[in-house]
Amino acid sequence: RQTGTVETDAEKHDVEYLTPISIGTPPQDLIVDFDTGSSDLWVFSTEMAAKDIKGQAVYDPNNSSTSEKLQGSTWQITYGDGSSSSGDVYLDTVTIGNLTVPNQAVEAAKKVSDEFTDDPNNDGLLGLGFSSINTVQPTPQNTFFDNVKKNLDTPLFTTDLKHGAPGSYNFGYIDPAAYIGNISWTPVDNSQGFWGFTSPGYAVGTETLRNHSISGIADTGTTLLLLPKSIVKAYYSEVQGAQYDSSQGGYVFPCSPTPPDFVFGVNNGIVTVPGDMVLYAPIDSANQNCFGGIQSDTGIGFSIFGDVALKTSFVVFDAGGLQLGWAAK
Ligand SMILES: O[C@H]1CN[C@@H](c2nc(-c3ccc(C(F)(F)F)cc3)no2)C1
Repeated sequence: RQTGTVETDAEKHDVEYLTPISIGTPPQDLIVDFDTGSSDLWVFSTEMAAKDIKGQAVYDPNNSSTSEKLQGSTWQITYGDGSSSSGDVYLDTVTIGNLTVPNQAVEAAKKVSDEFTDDPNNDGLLGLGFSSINTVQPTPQNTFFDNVKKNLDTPLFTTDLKHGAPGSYNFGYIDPAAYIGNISWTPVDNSQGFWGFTSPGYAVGTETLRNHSISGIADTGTTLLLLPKSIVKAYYSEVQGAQYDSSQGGYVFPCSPTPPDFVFGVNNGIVTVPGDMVLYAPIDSANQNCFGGIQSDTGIGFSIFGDVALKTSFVVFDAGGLQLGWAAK
């Protein structure tokens, strides 16, 4: 039985967290976006048109003695922001930290949308969602976590994302030094392939928790905290000068004073998103106005507890108990 840990580094404004992996023999090193909201491991590859590669590292299956083409298999994925990619599939050895999966489905991109081409530091995505939503056809493939979990001391992984600093993904163990206080556990609904859960309520600033069921997913691949419109309006009604700016596509407000904290419930515990985390990023060079880290989930069908929520906590993604654990740190 094994455990593993790998460091993940925040991009500018914590827009995404990039983590090193190795593929093939000899190992080819790429840096990818670990995404608990999807379940495909896909990478930039030598099968892409050169014009679509701008600085990314690519996987070359022909340069790996352990690669084996999964004949007839293809994949195509579209993300929440409308970005997309597609290609074909190889089985090859994938290593994350000290954990190795010998026959991992590695989805080689043939096409990627401009958003990926224009993101030079991101060589692909590694899905940590449930394998039921893997897009490979005709036979969906397992995620790295699903393949490695039988070798782990316990079938779970944890996230410790940080604000503007390296964080970590751990596999197979809960590091007691990584959090403070108790872990609040809540059951996971994986019926849509996500790490879904329902928060019992929320509070703005120091007020008491309001009962309001919020069903959403824990999604490391989404930058912000996307909540029901009514809650977002209630929050920004307590932020001086806040307004919905359609040109920015969300709520903006003066970068000072620091806005109130946002608190959401997890079972009988709470998670506090500090006001300075809601100050997501300045929208002007004078840093006068800021784009909010809390925005509306309208149109998605559920809320998304993205990095703005996750980086406040140490979070346990427990596939054994089918539960999420949230702790302060
Ligand atoms: O689909 C949901 C699953 N989790 C969310 C997610 N979104 C991305 C993403 C990463 C990078 C890019 C790009 F580089 F800018 F293209 C775009 C989207 N990764 O996870 C949304």
